[in-house]
Amino acid sequence: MDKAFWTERWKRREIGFHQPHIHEQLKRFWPTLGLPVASAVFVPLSGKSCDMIWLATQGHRVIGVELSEVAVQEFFKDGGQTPEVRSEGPFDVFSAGPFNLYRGDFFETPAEILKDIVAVYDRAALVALPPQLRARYAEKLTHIIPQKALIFLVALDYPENEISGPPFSVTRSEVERLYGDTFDIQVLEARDGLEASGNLRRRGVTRLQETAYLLRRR
Ligand SMILES: C[S@@+](CC[C@H](N)C(=O)[O-])C[C@H]1O[C@@H](n2cnc3c(N)ncnc32)[C@H](O)[C@@H]1O
Repeated sequence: MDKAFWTERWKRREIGFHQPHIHEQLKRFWPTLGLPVASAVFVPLSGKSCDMIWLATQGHRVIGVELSEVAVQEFFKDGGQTPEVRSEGPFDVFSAGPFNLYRGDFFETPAEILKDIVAVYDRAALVALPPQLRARYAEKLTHIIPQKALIFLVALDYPENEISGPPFSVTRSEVERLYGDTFDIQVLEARDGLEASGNLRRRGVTRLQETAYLLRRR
């Protein structure tokens, strides 16, 4: 699964992962985290997620990293904003209001741009990556975020043989393997996600668990 896979999907509008509404577990659990108002949040593999808008309405500055320029352009267009664009290392940075979206490869993200973040919001980022990249992703994320930053992770778990990802099935034991050495892992909620996911149901998935995790560095 290379970069062209994703840029082509955006060009062909094969973006079944994009949700037009705010993720329900985000809305319910985020306010319980007690994060400072006006703090910054990191959204890796952000797509054009509406959840970034919700995070901004909670008072956060939002830093996203996304490979596809189509996704980044559409995020601002959909929100009626015209971003300023500048070049920063390997990234083009699109900025407007509370949003700074870095168009480029997550694996090149410098820790410097994340030094003020208090939390990471990962929905459909870890699960978008195949197994060998997931390990690289978790290692990179662990290294570039500040010590104090929490990770709010939403992962999907389904019978692996039913479809080939993305999204990939990521079990609780994998989350523990990837992050357990560094973070305390709390399951906020594990719920049946099949009803809400018409896309995966149509693709043949018969059981789907959607789990919201909170990771705090020890
Ligand atoms: C499944 S989508 C999820 C998008 C978003 N988190 C959401 O909830 O709608 C995964 C996104 O990751 C982006 N992506 C994949 N590999 C990437 C990489 N190495 N660096 C930055 N973005 C990447 C894709 O272009 C795609 O928009």
